[in-house]
Parts: sequence; C-alpha cells; structure tokens
Amino acid sequence: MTDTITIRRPDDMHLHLRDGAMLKAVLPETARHFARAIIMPNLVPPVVTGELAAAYRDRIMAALPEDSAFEPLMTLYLTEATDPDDVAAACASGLVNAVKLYPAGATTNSQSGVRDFDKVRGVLERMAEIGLPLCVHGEVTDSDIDIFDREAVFIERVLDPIRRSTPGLRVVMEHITTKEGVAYARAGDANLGATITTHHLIINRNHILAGGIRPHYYCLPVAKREIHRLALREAATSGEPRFFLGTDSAPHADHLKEHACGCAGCFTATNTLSILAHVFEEEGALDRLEAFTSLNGADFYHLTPNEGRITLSKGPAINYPAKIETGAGPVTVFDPGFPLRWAVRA
Ligand SMILES: NC(=O)N[C@@H](CC(=O)O)C(=O)O
Ligand SMILES: [Zn+2]
Ligand SMILES: [Zn+2]
Repeated sequence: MTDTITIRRPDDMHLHLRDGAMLKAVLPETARHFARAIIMPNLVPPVVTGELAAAYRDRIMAALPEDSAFEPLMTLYLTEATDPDDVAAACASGLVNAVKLYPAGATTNSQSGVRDFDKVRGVLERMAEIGLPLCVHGEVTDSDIDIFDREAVFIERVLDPIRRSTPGLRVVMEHITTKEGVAYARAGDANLGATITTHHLIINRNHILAGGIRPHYYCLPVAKREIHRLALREAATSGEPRFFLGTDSAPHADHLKEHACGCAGCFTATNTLSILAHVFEEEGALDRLEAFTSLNGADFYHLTPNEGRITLSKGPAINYPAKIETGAGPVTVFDPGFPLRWAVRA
C-alpha cells in the first residue's frame, strides 16, 4: 500500500484572496503548498482594468510571507464596459492570464457582471484572437429557474451559444457541480477546460440541509445531488486533461456565514491537499493526483509545470485548525467530516 507520494508543486486555478486584512491572513494558507494560483477579481470594487489588476498584484506580493515564491496569476472582471484594447494590452504585457465572466447577480460581488451578453461580444472576439481564456461562473440568474438547475440551464442557454458564436474562444467552466457540466466539458475540444473544487468532491446537498442548516457548506454553485458528486469524482480522478483543480477557496468571516442571509463560499485553502489525496486514494487514483493538481491546469493555461515537488505521506490524523484568525474576524476551515491522514511534508 502506498503511503507516500511525490508530485510536482500544485497550482490552484481558481482562488479568492480578497484584500486587506483578509488577504494577509489567507494568502499564506495557499502559498504554503501552491506555486501559483489564478486570482479571482471579485473584490469590492471589482478588478476591471489592467491598472487595477497591476495594483492588486502588488498588494498580493506585499502580503506574501518573506520566503515565499508564490506567483499570483491575475484576472480581469468582465463588465459590459470592458475595453477590448485594455484587455489585449494586459494580456500582451503578461499581467493577466484570463478574464472572468460573472453573470450579474449570480454570486458574491457579481453585481457589476454581465446582463446583456451582446455587449461583451467585441471583447470575447478579441480574446479569441489573442488566445486569452475566459473563466466562466456558469449559472443563470433567472428567478424562475430552480437554483439546483442553474448550471445545466446556463450551459444550454448561454455557454453553448457563446462558444458557437465565438469560434476559437478558450473557456474554463469554473467550479462545475453537475454531471451535465462534466459531459459538456468532456465533449469539448482543447479550447475547453473545467475546474473542480475540493469541496464539491466531498459534499452533496444533504450535507448542507439534512439535520440542520450548515452555512459553512453553502457555496455557489450550490452542491447538488449525490449522483453529481460522483460524476465530479470520476472526472477529477480520470486524469483527462480537460479537468483540473480550482479550489474556489472563498473566505468569508464567520459572522457573515452564520447569518440570516449567509454568504456563499467554502474556505478550503488550509487542508485542500490532504482532502484531495484522501479522495484520490479512495478512488484508487493516487497516480493521477498530479495530473489534476499540477499538470492539466498548467497545460490549459500554456504554463510550464512547476519544477518543485511536494511529498504527501499518510500517517496519524492531522489536527488542522477549525478556524483561522484574520483581522476581519475568524474564518472557518472546511470540515470534510472525516479524519485527514495525508500530510504535506515540511
Ligand atoms: N463560490 C462561492 O460560493 N463564492 C465565491 C464566488 C464564486 O466563485 O462564485 C466568493 O467570492 O465568495
Ligand atoms: Zn463562481
Ligand atoms: Zn470562486
């Protein structure tokens, strides 16, 4: 039985670092194990221009622990007013690795997102020309669509039409949560990728709602039925290049999660690699962990895989903190509900 595994240092292709005191507290949790991460731009106000992305990048670099070689990969927040020339310049200078599409109202800080997709046609065409990926939060926002159906409906009504009308556009389906998402990603060509989070490999909707409401398991897209969780596990552990890790680690202070109208987001940065090793071992796929965490995402983003390595070994249960303290209040670390035995060796 394998109890040690060495893989290339991983990348997190979907990460929320926030800003200020929260950034300072959560950044080390990712930088400890990950070499790079695609940084989400849904700050308040959002990171909508190259200038704002450069300033945010500087704040991240300033918040890094001293000995860290972590590299933030920046994104721009797409709005109906986004200037294609600004996007192209930010891409050409190497400042940004992607543009993020939030349908307006779909998730945390998405109010400035897109309502009328015709208004972003010019930007998307320019991105297709220059090969800059579009990261998509794939949920419709119509109040008459059931929240558990919003991803599948988005694929049919929005994503597929956008891809058909913008040939060559490179798209990442972010944090897929359904078997429909898995099937659509699989049917695509090399211009299509999909991130899968850590928590969606662990929880289904019962974990959120059965026996009491558990706000720390609430995120968007919301976890679905068990059949969908199983489809995600199969996809993540398949080794197929289309699927890669984007933790969507999304810290919110506890008082905003444990609230009459609680924020969406699970904070998984602290224990993600231990959880993933557990999942891949359960699926008999430890030999494909590296593809999911360290190879497929880099490949999609045309980045060289990291040269460094990390070693995980299986031992006694690890005592992760239940919360991390931040200057903005405590943040609860995602609880997978079982003991974690795979530790990243120092
Ligand atoms: N995933 C979440 O539930 N929340 C994210 C936003 C997002 O990725 O949709 C956040 O910024 O808090
Ligand atoms: Zn999202
Ligand atoms: Zn996210």
